[in-house]
Amino acid sequence: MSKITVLYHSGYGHTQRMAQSVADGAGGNLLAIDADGNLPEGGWEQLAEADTIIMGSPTYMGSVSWQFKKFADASSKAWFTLAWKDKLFAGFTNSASMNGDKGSTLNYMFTLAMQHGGVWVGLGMPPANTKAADRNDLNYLGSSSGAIAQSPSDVGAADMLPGDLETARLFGARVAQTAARFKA
Ligand SMILES: Cc1cc2nc3c(=O)[nH]c(=O)nc-3n(C[C@H](O)[C@H](O)[C@H](O)COP(=O)(O)O)c2cc1C
Repeated sequence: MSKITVLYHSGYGHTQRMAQSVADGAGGNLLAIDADGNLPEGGWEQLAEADTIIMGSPTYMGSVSWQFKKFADASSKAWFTLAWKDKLFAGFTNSASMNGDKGSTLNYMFTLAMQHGGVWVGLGMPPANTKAADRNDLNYLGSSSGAIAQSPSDVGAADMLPGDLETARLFGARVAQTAARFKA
């Protein structure tokens, strides 16, 4: 079985809830970047042992949070020796606006994964974009490069939309299925 780590930062709990859904679908372990942008004890070792790293961050000012970026810069230590080469990577984000520039956040995560010599797994799910589509349909937000969720700015993590969370769960499952095939 592949070792999957869901690495994420969350300022106010929304991305954490999304990370839990991704981990549920993937059968992976959560690894949180803290409010100071640091990993807990053993975090770097967990990443070194993982063969799949799914990255999550809220979208803040059109990109990853500074805490996530601090992690990314610190990962240059692994980059120097291409220690994460050929791991699978995937990404997810959450923000307040329907668009909110979430694509920029996923693009940044993709670039980070490519710098590490990784292999990227996208969402692999059609968008729900017909007139009859419902906000809680799978992939209503119409992403392709990763999972995205939208949480209105006055809504707490407990009230995140079930369709976005189910999309995140199925995204986790897809990454796990891809990891199993990649390993075979
Ligand atoms: C500093 C800051 C910047 C933000 N920038 C954006 C943004 O660019 N686009 C957007 O749609 N929402 C933006 N938001 C809203 C957050 O993405 C949203 O509240 C999200 O649910 C927070 O996730 P979290 O609870 O995991 O921190 C911003 C929030 C903060 C605090």
